[in-house]
This record gives sequence, C-alpha cells and structure tokens, in this order.
Amino acid sequence: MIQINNISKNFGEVQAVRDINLEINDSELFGLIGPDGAGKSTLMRLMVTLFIPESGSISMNGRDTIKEYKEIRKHVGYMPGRFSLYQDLSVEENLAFYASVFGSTIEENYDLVKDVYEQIAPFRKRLAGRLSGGMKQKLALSCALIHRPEILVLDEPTTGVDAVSRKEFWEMLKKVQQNGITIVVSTPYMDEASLCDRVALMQKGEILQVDTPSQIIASFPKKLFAVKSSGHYQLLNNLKSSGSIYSVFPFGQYLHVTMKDDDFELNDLESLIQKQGHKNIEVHETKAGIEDVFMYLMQSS
Ligand SMILES: Nc1ncnc2c1ncn2[C@@H]1O[C@H](COP(=O)(O)OP(=O)(O)OP(=O)(O)O)[C@@H](O)[C@H]1O
Repeated sequence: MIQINNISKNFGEVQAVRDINLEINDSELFGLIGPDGAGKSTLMRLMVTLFIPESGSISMNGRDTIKEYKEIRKHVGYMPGRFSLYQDLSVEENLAFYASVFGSTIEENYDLVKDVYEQIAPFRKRLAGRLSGGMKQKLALSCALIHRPEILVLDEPTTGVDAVSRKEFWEMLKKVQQNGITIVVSTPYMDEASLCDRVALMQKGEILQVDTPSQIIASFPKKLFAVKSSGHYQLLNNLKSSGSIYSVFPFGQYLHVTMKDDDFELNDLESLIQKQGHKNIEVHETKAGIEDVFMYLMQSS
C-alpha cells in the first residue's frame, strides 16, 4: 500500500504539490490524471525517493521514503517520462544493464517481462535510440520491471506514442497488474482514465477528486449539452460571454455546455444560440465523461 500524508513540495515560489493525502491499495492500477504542470511528475518523484518533500510523509509498502529510501529503490520500478533508456546501448544491453543494477539477470525475472519483451525481442540487437516511440516505451517498461518490483511508477508512459501502441501499452499494464504489482501511472489523456481501477484528478498541485472512473462520471452534477453550429469558434466565444452559461469547452466537433440555472432546457439553449445569430444549429443532451467532470471541478475550484 502507498500512503501519502500531507505531502508538499515547492520549487522556489511554485507550490508543485500542496498538502496531498492519498492512499493507493495493493495491486491497484491507479491513475494520476491532469494537465501539464498539475504536479503529477513531482508527486511521483516524491514516491520514488528522488525528491525530499517540504512537509509530510510517504510510505511505500510500509517503508518511509526518507528514512528507508535505499530499501524502497530496490522494490520500486520507475519509468520517467524521458531519458530512461541508454540510446547507444542495444535493446538487449539496456535490459541486461537494468537487471545488473539490481544484482539480477534477464533470465531470473524473465517470466515477468516476457509478454512485453517478446514484442521487441526481434529487434534485440538494435540501438535503443533507433527504436520507434512505441517500442521504446515497451523496452522502458521491461527495464522498469526486470528487478520484479512490488510497485511500478510510470510517468506519462504513453505521451507522444501512437494510438495503437497506447492501447497495447495499457493491455500490457493490465497483465503486469495481474502479477500482484501495484501500478501508479500518470497521463494527460482523459480516455486512459477509464482503464484505471481508481484515478486522482490533479490540478495546480492539488487533488480535486479520487474515485473509480464510473463513480467520477456519476458524480457529474449538471445537465450536459452538446452543441454545434456552422461557426464553431464564434459560437464558443458567444457562449463564453453569455451570462447564462456555467461552462463551455470544445469537445471534438461539438461544444460541451452546462448552464448556471439547472432548470434550463434544451429548447432554452437552442433559442439562446439562435438569438446570437448562428446557423445550422444542433443541440442535444449528452452523457458526461471524465473530461467533463474535470472541467467542471476546475471551474468550481
Ligand atoms: N525541478 C523543477 N524545478 C522547478 N520547477 C519545477 C521542477 N519540477 C516541476 N516544477 C514545476 O512544478 C509544477 C508541477 O510540475 P510537474 O512536472 O510535477 O507537473 P506535471 O503534472 O507532471 O506536468 P508535466 O506533464 O508538465 O510534467 C510546474 O509548475 C513545474 O514548472
């Protein structure tokens, strides 16, 4: 179990992580979701003993990140956003190197990395620097797993990776989880939130909400409308400046809109848009997703 108690971390004036409390259960696949600068990386670096907090404490499976940092490093796998691979070593050499750092060999824990590593094994002699983004992520995951960690911490593993590789990567994570490993993964992609057991929505160093993806979606408190017209950008600006709108943001080819007044109906919104002079209007009620909850919480915080 990971227990985070009142943890804060500053960089000069910037409060990167502000008084966060959080518990992550054994064998859980836990997501930290939030935009750039929300504090996800900083919180993860605190967990893996790379930063010392201003205040508060973190216990990783009963070990304190300050007093027992050496022990934690033996039992935690960490995949940073960038630079975890040696670009001028081959695929095989990278994996062997990471195993040797922990006094282990590729053979010793091969069963754990097998599913992931087999996908890149045909390229075992290729330099890591010459792999595609998706293959680099697979190699980095293999390297983070090769010492059989109890806890795996992955910082934005799918950022900049193509959609197919992203899907494959999450399937691999599910398999890793089945080995009893606790996984903490950060992502700026809201669609990946639904693949986690629970997620924390983070913004400006704080956690706005922690729950299962379905509970987070169920907590959305407003009627949500999807709206479009021929002038997308103009419609966005008009709605933003309208006094009746609580929130509006682009969502694919639509705008997602909530109203200040909960009694506001579809027809009311339609006539409001008509009065603004828009053409080819389409308005319908729609179901909220995690992104809608996030936007709502950001608006109200
Ligand atoms: N080493 C550092 N020195 C100074 N400021 C930092 C440092 N690391 C992070 N910050 C600042 O702390 C805040 C939180 O950054 P952090 O990297 O934790 O966010 P994030 O959610 O992981 O986003 P990103 O995807 O951009 O890394 C940001 O304002 C960032 O500029």
